[in-house]
Amino acid sequence: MVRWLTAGESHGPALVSILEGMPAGVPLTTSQIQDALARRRLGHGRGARMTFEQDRVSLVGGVRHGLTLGSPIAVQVENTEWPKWDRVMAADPVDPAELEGLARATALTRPRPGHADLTGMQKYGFAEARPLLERASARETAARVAAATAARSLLSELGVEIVSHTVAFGGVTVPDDAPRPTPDDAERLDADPVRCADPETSALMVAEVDAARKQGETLGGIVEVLAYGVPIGLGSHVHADRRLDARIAGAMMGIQAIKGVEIGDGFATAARRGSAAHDAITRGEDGMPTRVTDRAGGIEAGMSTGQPVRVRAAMKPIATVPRALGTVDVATGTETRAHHQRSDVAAVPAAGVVAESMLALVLVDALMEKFGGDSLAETRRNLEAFTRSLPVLPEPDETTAEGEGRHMGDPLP
Ligand SMILES: Cc1cc2nc3c(=O)[nH]c(=O)nc-3n(C[C@H](O)[C@H](O)[C@H](O)COP(=O)(O)O)c2cc1C
Ligand SMILES: C=C(O[C@@H]1CC(C(=O)O)=C[C@@H](OP(=O)(O)O)[C@H]1O)C(=O)O
Repeated sequence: MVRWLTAGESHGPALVSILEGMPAGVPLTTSQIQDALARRRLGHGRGARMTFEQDRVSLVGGVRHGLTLGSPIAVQVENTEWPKWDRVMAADPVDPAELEGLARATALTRPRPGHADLTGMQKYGFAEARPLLERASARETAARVAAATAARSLLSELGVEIVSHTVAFGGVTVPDDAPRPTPDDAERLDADPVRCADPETSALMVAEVDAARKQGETLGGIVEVLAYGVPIGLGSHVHADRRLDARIAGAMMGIQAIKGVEIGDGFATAARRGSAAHDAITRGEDGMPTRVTDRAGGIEAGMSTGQPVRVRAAMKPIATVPRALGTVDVATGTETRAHHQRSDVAAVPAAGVVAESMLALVLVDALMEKFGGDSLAETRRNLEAFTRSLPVLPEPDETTAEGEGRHMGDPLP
């Protein structure tokens, strides 16, 4: 089992993540993590904080001389904003006199709709929103991306590559017939201001973000994540919580502001006839069974088919709307406008990068479950042995009535 945890608040001293269950011998360096974190800060529509804050990374466990040790991998991502917050977010008790006159210390009693603010105050018994919004902030996704860098490195060693792109931003959508990006497009996508694969649509998306900003509005959108080279047989049909699709959907929904997930053609298949909704099986040139289409998004009955895994996640518009939404002041009971602090107009491109990380974490967990191994070499051996054992279809014209050649389910040679 590969498991992970993060801790830390948006304006605390640092975020930390621990990833446990990775084999030894996987390449991992501080600069790999730094590069991954830089990608998460990308995208037209991000707020001021992205420009002046840096993610300062230290690898504090589980790695030696650029290779994982098989022990838990611990990463710390320092918030360079911390010195401005060291009184307001201090872990130890602070003399109230030290907070007097500090704007940052003002009690946030006008909860923002669409955030953790109000329900969190009710649930955890806080009189203001600060103790909620600090952890609810998607700043936390930096720690996930850091943890997932190790997962992606293992996947890459085993031939699995993940790429994501923005397919809808506000009301602008990429054409249905636009080609799907492959890992070769990754650099080009990161260079695009909205991480859209189609340059014409990208320009329209940028204009949509600019218009929203001018109107004091915020935007959401849809990202698509593709994993190429996923081996056959990750996940299982045998139980709900072993299904790969269920695990991926849960991971995507676990990203702040994601409100819908689809695997493959997902919701569109609901309107199709059965004959146009599935992927017919054919004999590939290499003699292996393959699919004619990829409507299922690389997963059938909770198991990876060997085709690219394709998942989309829908992000709601940023809830801290500059034209602040109606709320009540919980200190006075009066109707008012929600408090507003600097915020992103949209973070859809960043959500794509986070979604790549979540898919990597799920795939690595499922991969280690199936192939195991305490070192990269052992995991690779197990994967290769399984792949070699997959039966090639007999030549149709060589097949006799009894069926010659090796068949699905025959004992391994
Ligand atoms: C990468 C990323 C950046 C985000 N940036 C902001 C932001 O600047 N302002 C904001 O109000 N919400 C932002 N959000 C969304 C909120 O964190 C999220 O909507 C909020 O925690 C409420 O959770 P829920 O939408 O899952 O219900 C961001 C989400 C992601 C994934
Ligand atoms: C800091 C990041 O994103 C933040 C996500 C976020 C939110 O409400 O989710 C609100 C803003 O930050 P703050 O916590 O200062 O209100 C964003 O800047 C980051 O992604 O590194």
